[in-house]
Amino acid sequence: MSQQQSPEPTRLVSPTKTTDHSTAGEPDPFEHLRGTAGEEQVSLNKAERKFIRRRSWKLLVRTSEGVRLKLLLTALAVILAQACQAATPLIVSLAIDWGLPRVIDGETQGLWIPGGLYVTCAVTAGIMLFLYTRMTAEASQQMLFTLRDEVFRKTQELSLDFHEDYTSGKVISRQTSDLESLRELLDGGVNSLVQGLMFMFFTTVTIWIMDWRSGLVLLAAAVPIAFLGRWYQKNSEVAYRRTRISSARMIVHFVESMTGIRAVQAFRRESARTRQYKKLAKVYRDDMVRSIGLFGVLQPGLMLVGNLSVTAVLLWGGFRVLDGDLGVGALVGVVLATKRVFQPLDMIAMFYNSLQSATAALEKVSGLLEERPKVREAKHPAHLAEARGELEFRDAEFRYNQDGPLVLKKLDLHIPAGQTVAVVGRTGAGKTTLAKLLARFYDVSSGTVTLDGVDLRQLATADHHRHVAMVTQEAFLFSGTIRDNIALGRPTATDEEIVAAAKAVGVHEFITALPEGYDTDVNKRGGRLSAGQRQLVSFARAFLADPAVLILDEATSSLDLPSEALVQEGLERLLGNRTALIIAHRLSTVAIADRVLVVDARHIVEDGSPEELIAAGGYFSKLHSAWSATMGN
Ligand SMILES: Nc1ncnc2c1ncn2[C@@H]1O[C@H](COP(=O)(O)OP(=O)(O)OP(=O)(O)O)[C@@H](O)[C@H]1O
Repeated sequence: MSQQQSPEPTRLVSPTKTTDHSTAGEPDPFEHLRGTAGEEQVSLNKAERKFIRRRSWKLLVRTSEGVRLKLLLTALAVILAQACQAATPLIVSLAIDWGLPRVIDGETQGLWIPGGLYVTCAVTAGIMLFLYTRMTAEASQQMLFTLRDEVFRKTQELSLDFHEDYTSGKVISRQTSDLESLRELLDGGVNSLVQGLMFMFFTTVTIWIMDWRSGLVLLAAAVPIAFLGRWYQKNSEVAYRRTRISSARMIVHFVESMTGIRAVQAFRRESARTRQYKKLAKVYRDDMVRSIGLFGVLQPGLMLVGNLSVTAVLLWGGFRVLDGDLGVGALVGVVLATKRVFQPLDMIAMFYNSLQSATAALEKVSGLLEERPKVREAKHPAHLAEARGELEFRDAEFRYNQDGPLVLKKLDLHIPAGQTVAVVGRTGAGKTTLAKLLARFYDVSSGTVTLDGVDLRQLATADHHRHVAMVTQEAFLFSGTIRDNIALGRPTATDEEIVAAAKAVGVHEFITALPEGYDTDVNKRGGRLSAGQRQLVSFARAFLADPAVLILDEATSSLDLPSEALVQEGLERLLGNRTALIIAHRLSTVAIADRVLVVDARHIVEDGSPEELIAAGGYFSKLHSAWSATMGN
């Protein structure tokens, strides 16, 4: 058994810090709500609510950065439009009281001045309406664009551990239904609020001018309205938070059923999945009905207060008319105005409704955006222009979760540049974990992993990506042509280089036999290609990327036996002089390796050339015999 000695790494660094929210040893009281952690928590205490609210509003304020002037102009346009509209009755009264007598006396200005004012107001209101409709749409769409972009960027940046936990369904729900709630608020809600408030303000002023006692009735009506508003706010906040959670669960189930449609159909799970979906959709429906039901109490409640206020103004005013304290005209005026003053409450309640829904959505989106990738580039990264491909694990330990079990324990492993290493072992032994650490999908929990003596945590991300490539069993192909998919390995590659890469791994003949050759569209998830063909295309992609270190994670598992000889040749050419770590499930793949590692129970239990290990009579020797038997050797 040969265990190679390694040179000293150039620099050892402490593990990347993953949480940044506690200050100098003080525990973070909101740790459980940071990022997406408290996403499923429905009821929050006062401090928690404040924390979440602040995070949401901070995001909204940050998102509005480029459009604040536009939002201000929009508000001004709304005020101007409302003022113009409110002024029209005044102009009519001016026309009657001031203009009409002058017209009768033959003075034309009596007609032109109020007429001109009226037209000016009407035109201004129209222009303002046009401007604010347009500006609101521009501002809200710009804010949504920023949020969409941020959500997408964030999900691309977050490390694999996040995605393994969070699932794509939840990300989709944040990106679609949550942002849709925000759109509803930004598009229509703010306008209705400003319009409604302005209208109420102007009308209240007129009531106070006409009869201050009726103004007192309005003041009294504000008390039940405030209580009703507070009741609605408290209940709807919880109700809408619940709808966001149930909506996300429903979308997660939908996305999983669609992306796993092959497994669903293969195991005849269609009706079971449908039943589960129905259950989740019912929960969402009920949550929505509950939150809309709350609005159903708020709206008539406000109407009731409005009507009672009109009755109070009418009764009190009526008695005062009888006593001779109030003129009939003034009574008619205040009654009409009181009736009108409550009209926008409907609109404001709607705004409040969409505000609550959008706030719940914003809570979730801001949580997602608060997440920080655990695997990050160092502040002052080390650069490695050229790499030889020497790898080393030193005292490396790894666990997926902070309090989870150790998956790799005290691992010391040196792989010299250019060596082809096959990794074998039982299912769940930790082979893929080894590969993921080299590809830096995760960082080691303790110890180091180095490339050419540079700690991977210190290595510039771009250099790491250039020097280390991983081909997985999945061999994912993006929508587009085969050419585009191979070019992903090196986007600047010429057509000749792409063809050369395909020839090198032995996939050129197959591609040219396709109807449109390299321009054939692979469709979603490479629908037109078999799993083996997809793997060959991903080999070509890796060949083009020309990394110093190549990791193949069961990447040959879908290749059929008859074509194995061909593939073997392609594989050997792909490996070339690179350092390669191959997680192998095939004898033929292991045969081309210089060295075999057997991983078991968190350790490397066998390490040597294939011949050495066969002779040693351990796990690999037994595996080899079993493989040979199945191949008829
Ligand atoms: N994302 C994860 N979170 C928590 N534990 C994980 C995660 N991925 C793998 N594990 C655990 O780590 C251990 C090693 O898994 P790994 O995928 O490295 O095994 P493997 O040897 O590649 O297995 P296989 O041959 O089946 O692919 C297993 O016990 C597995 O349950």
